Amino acid sequence: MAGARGLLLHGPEARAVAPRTCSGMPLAPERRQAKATKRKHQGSSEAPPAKRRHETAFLPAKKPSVKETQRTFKGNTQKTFSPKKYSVSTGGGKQEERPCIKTSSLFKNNPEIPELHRPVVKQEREQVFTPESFHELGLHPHLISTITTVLKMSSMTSVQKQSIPVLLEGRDALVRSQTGSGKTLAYCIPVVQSLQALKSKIQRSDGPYALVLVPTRELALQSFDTVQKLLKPFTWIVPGVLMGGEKRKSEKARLRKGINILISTPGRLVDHIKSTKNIRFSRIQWLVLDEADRILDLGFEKDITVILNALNAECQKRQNILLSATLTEGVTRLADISLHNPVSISVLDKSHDHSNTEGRVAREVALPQTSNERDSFAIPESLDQHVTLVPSKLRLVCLAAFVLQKCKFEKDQKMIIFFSSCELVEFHYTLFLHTLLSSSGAPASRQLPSASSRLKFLRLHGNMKQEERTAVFQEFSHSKTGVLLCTDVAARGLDLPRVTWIIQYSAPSSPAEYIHRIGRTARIGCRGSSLLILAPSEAEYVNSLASHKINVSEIKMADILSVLARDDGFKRKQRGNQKSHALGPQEIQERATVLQTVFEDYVHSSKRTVSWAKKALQSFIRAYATYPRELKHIFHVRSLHLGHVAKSFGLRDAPRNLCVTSMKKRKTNLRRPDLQKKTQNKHYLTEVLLSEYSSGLEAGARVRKQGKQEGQQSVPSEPGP
Ligand SMILES: Nc1ncnc2c1ncn2[C@@H]1O[C@H](COP(=O)(O)OP(=O)(O)OP(=O)(O)O)[C@@H](O)[C@H]1O
Repeated sequence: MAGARGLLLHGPEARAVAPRTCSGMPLAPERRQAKATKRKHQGSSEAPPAKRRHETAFLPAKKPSVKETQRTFKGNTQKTFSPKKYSVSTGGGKQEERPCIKTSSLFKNNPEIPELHRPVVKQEREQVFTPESFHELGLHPHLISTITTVLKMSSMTSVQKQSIPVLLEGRDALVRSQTGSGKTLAYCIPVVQSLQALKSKIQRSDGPYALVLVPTRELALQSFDTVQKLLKPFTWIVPGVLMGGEKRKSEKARLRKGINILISTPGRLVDHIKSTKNIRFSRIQWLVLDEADRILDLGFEKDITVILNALNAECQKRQNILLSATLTEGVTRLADISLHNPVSISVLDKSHDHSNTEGRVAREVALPQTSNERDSFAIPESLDQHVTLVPSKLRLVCLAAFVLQKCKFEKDQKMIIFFSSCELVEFHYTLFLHTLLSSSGAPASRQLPSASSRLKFLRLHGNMKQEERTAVFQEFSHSKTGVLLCTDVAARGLDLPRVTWIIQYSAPSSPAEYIHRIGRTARIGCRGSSLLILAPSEAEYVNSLASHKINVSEIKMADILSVLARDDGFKRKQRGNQKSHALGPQEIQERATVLQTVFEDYVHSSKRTVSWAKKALQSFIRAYATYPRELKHIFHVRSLHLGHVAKSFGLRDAPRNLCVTSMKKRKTNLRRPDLQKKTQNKHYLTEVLLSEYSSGLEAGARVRKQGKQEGQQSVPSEPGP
C-alpha cells in the first residue's frame, strides 16, 4: 500500500477552498474571516486522536469546551487568517480567483490501510457457449426461425443445451448456471414449444398454462418481453404480466380476458389470488421460479406458500423449475416442497467435462448439493473483479473520482453503482447531479470546476413510481453510456446491455448478492469489470469472498484519486508566475480536497440540504446495522467513526442528534444480541430491503408509515432538495 500510505502520511492539514454564502455567493471579507475561524473551530471537534476514536464512534459530536476552542483557535491563527486561493473555471474557460477558508483534512487521522493478504483461490468456471445449434432440439420450425431471425441467436449456451432437452422430456429441474448465461431462454423455449404443441389448441379464455414468478418488476417486464418475442408465430397463446405499480383494476380486466403465460412478482400474484375471482389455475402445466433464492428471501417465502397452495388446490400435475446463479439452503428447502423427482442441472466445468466424455449432460446430480458446492459460485471468465480500501472520510471523493475517470475521461463506459438503501441512492444521485454535471441547471458557482455535461446519471430503487422505474430501466437499457445508481432492486436478473463497470459502494450482505450484482456486466461472454469499495476495517471481507472461491485484485486508492491530475479544474491557483509542480501525492490531495469542498458546499448551502444529508447518513447507519450475523465481525456499526462517515455525506461535522431513538434501541439491543437479531435486525431488514421487492401494492403505505415513524423527510427526487 505504499502509494496510499504516502497519501495518508504527507497530507497537509487543511486545504484552500472557496467560501460562499448559502446562496452560493462569495462572502464579504470580514464575514469570510469570521466564518473561516468558526469552520476551523468546528473542524477541531471532528477528528479525534487515534486513541479516542473508538470511544467517540457513534456518540454525538461533543461541543468543544471554551478552553478547547481557544486552544484550537490560537494554535491555528496563522493558517486561519491567511486564506489561500484556488481557481475555478467559470463559463467560457475563464479562471476566477476565490479566497479560501479551511476544510478539515481528508488525509489526516485516517486509519491505516492494511496490506491485503489476498488468498488466491481457483475460481469456478463455466463455458458459456456450446457449438451446438438450436436445430438439434427438434423444436417447431417456426420457433427455430424466431430464435435465429428475431432473437438472432445461432448456437446454444451450455445451460440451454443441458436444460432444454430435460425440460422437454417433462422432468422437473433445479437449474444453476452463472449470471448472464441464458437461463431465461433455457426455460422459455421448452414452455413455448410444449404449449404450441398441445393437441387441443389453447384458448385465451382458458387462463394460465404457465406461471413464471420473478422477484422484481423490471425482471417481470424483461421476461415478458422474451416470452412475447418467442410467441410471435403462435399468436393464439397470450402472455401477460402482473407486477404492481399498475392499477389493480386494469390487471383484473386483463386476467378476465385471459392470460396463458403469466409472469408475475409473488406479492402481486398473492394479492390477486386473495382478491380476484378471475384467476384460475386448473390448467397450469408449468411453474417457473426464476431467481428462486431471491424469491425466497424476506417476506416472499410466505407468498410462495400461498401460491403453491392455490396451485395445488386446482392442479396436481405440472412441471416445476427453479433457476438461479446461486443456490442457497433455502432453495434446497423449496426444491423439496415444489419439485417432483427433479434433475439438478449445473454447468460448472466439471459437469461440462462429464457431459463431453460420456456424451450426455450431467443431469443426475443428487439433491441436495453439498454445502461446498452450494457455497462456491461460478463467475464469468471475462469479468475482472477489483477491490479498493478507502478510509471513510475519502469514500465520496474516491467514488466521484472513479466515476469521472471512467465516464468522463474514457469512452463508451456504462456503469452501475450499488447502494444499500433508496435514501442513499437518492442522496448520491441528487448530489452528483448538482455537482458533477454542468447541465443540471444548478447555479454554476455550486458546481465542480470541471462539471461535465458528458456524464449522465440515472437512478433506480423501490421507492420510485412504477412509470418512472420503467422509463429509467428502458433508458439505461438502450443507452450506450451513463451511470445508474441503484439498490439491489437492479441486482437480479436484469439484462442491461453493454454495462462495463459495476461499483459496489455499499458492500453486499451475502456472497450471493455479490455474484448477482457483478453479474450485471460480462454477460454472455462480453468483457466487464467490477469494483468493491471497502473501508480499511472491512478488509477481512476479501477473505470471506475467497472462501466462496471469489478472487478480487486490489486497485490502490491513490491510483483512483490520481485521475484528478487529469483535470486542471481541481487545481489550486499558483501565485504569480510560479510553475505548477509535478503532480505528486500532495497535489492530488489538494485536488481531492477541492472536490470534497464542492460536495460540502452543496450540502451546507441550506439547512434543508444539511438535514437531507443527515437523513442519508442515518439511512446508511441503519442499513449497516442489518448485515447478517456471520458478517458482523467485519461490518459492525461500532467500528464506524461517525465524524469520518459524516464527511462522506458532505457533512462537516458528526451530527449531534442523529438517530436518537434508534441509537437508544440499539444500545439496549446490543446487550441482548438475541433480541437484536429477533426484533431490530428483522425490522430493519424488512424496512430497508423488503420495499425493494414488494409487489408495489403496499409500498406506498409502508413508506408513508416509515416516514411518519422516523420523522423522515422524503428526499427530493428531482434536481435537489
Ligand atoms: N444462445 C444464445 N446466444 C446468444 N445470446 C444469448 C443466447 N441465450 C441468451 N442470450 C442472451 O444472453 C443474455 C443473458 O441472458 P439471460 O438474461 O437469460 O441470462 P441469465 O442466465 O438469466 O442471467 P442472470 O443469472 O443474471 O439472470 C441476454 O441478452 C440473452 O438475450
